[in-house]
Amino acid sequence: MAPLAISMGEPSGIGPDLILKLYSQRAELKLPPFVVYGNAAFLAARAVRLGIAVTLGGTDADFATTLPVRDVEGMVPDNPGTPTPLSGHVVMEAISAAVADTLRGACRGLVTAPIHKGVLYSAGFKYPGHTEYLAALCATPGNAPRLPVMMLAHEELRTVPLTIHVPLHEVPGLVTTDLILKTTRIVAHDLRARFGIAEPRIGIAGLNPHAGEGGTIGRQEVEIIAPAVAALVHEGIRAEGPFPADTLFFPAHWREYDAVIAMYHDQALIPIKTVAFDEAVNVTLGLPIVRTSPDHGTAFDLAGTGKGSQSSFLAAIRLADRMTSHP
Ligand SMILES: NC(=O)C1=CN([C@@H]2O[C@H](COP(=O)(O)OP(=O)(O)OC[C@H]3O[C@@H](n4cnc5c(N)ncnc54)[C@H](O)[C@@H]3O)[C@@H](O)[C@H]2O)C=CC1
Ligand SMILES: NCC(=O)COP(=O)(O)O
Repeated sequence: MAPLAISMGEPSGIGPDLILKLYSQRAELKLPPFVVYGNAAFLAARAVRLGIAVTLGGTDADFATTLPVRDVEGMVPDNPGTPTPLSGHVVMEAISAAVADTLRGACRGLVTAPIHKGVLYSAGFKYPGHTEYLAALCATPGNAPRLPVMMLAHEELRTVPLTIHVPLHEVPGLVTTDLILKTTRIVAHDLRARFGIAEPRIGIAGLNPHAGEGGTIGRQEVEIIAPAVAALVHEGIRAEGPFPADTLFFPAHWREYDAVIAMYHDQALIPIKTVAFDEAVNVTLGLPIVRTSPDHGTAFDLAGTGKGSQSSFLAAIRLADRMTSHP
């Protein structure tokens, strides 16, 4: 079986530390083979800083003894907690090369280490985050990218933000019946195809307090979300809602669903991080490749110290492994 690809992420962040730490425990954790896409000289320097003895560079078949690295050339200083846009080119190229190799089957799925969006924007990154960048990289020539869907997944709860990295004041204008239909179809399809859930149930949150209180505290529920839910049900998708987000996000209610669609980023991510910050995984649905990522960011305060928790990164590797082991 092909290895997993892991992109290095922001070099001044915690991602490289966790990759190296996890590799050093590959035998006891029974990790599937992976290849790191990033700058080899930088990874060697970070390993020395962390006191991790690792030989870099072998082929995929050498995973038991050496950490395979697809080297992306460029200047990448080992400065934990102090990012520079100068590394941006390597960060973006690492993701791009990993996607290309996954699309052509040389790797079977992609796990991304966290990027720092602000730093990458100053380096010329044109996308809100990985999610949209991956969709663009996966697009076939001459065609628009497919709609990528972000899911935060844990065995207790799966949440999907309908809108992702946009200013809050833009959210109401982006919540459309069409976007809810497209997003929910992708969620239902991928829950079946990638998570093996035969008849997924999907709960949909409202946008306004109390889901608009019958149209008196906002009209989106009546005019946009409820018609979308009715159309989804008509198509045979087991969608329900819109529900007030505050009452959808308590365990007895969310456990009725295999995934919950929220209207905006924090509505989806606050509950999942409250319940499972250490173990939740960010999964991109709707792409021709499997992509997972830890739910946390670059954690500059912990980078280079070896103190960060590896749990979410490990969960991301395990989920990518499971999702790509399906027949
Ligand atoms: N998949 C990705 O590429 C993601 C990237 N980010 C980016 O990360 C950057 C920093 O974001 P923040 O909001 O500061 O979130 P953060 O997750 O980097 O840090 C928030 C808090 O959680 C702690 N933390 C994070 N990871 C941890 C770990 N593995 N073990 C122990 N503690 C941990 C940090 O020390 C900090 O106190 C931003 O640019 C954001 O866009 C955020 C989430 C995901
Ligand atoms: N808050 C989630 C996050 O920032 C991850 O975004 P992406 O880089 O996976 O698109």
